[in-house]
Amino acid sequence: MKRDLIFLTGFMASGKSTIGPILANTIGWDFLDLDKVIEEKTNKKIVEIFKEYGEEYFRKLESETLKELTKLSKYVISLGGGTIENEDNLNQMKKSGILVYLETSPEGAYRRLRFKRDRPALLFDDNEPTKEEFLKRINTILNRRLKYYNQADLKINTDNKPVGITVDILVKILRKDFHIEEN
Ligand SMILES: Nc1ncnc2c1ncn2[C@@H]1O[C@H](COP(=O)(O)OP(=O)(O)O)[C@@H](O)[C@H]1O
Ligand SMILES: O=C(O)C1=C[C@@H](OP(=O)(O)O)[C@@H](O)[C@H](O)C1
Ligand SMILES: [Mg+2]
Repeated sequence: MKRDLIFLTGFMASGKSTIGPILANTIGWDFLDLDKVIEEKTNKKIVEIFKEYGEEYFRKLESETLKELTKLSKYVISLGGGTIENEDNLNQMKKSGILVYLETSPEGAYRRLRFKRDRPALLFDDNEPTKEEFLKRINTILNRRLKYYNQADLKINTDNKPVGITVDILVKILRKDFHIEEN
């Protein structure tokens, strides 16, 4: 079974878009960020797509784009936090690559997201949510998605780990257990 793609999944701000390019560079593979590919394709920011066309349209675009990317070889692909919450996407990725779950706690995600306003799923009407409101939203979405994230081939917690350490640990596991060769 073709497994020469590595997909990074995990909640918003788990570090997929940050770690992805560094991991790719370390193993000598190429890198793509699914959100960035969608933004380039539409010439719109994710937030604009949600606002102008709605989440259903975004999810359809996300699945179509993912399907195109699964034809590639020797790429690290950073997903969006919700990509895996679609059975077709999940099955497509299981067939074509290795799924890596970057795990974060709700508190860890909150610390990285509290000042960000670029994720539609975490926008609030009054734009100034309390920590409790923010954490409640994070927990609701995260708890719904755990059954998908936990189907990944491997999991690493990124809460209190510098990016470089996470990459080192990932490379060791990918080489030893998944026989990923340096390109
Ligand atoms: N290991 C880490 N430690 C501290 N901050 C991190 C770590 N990984 C990512 N971040 C920060 O968290 C934010 C979200 O990271 P990002 O890579 O965009 O996450 P994702 O793509 O999973 O949503 C960014 O500001 C990034 O600098
Ligand atoms: O979790 C989600 O539903 C989403 C996560 C985002 O990606 P990041 O996880 O890289 O922020 C982006 O795909 C969109 O805002 C939807
Ligand atoms: Mg990202």
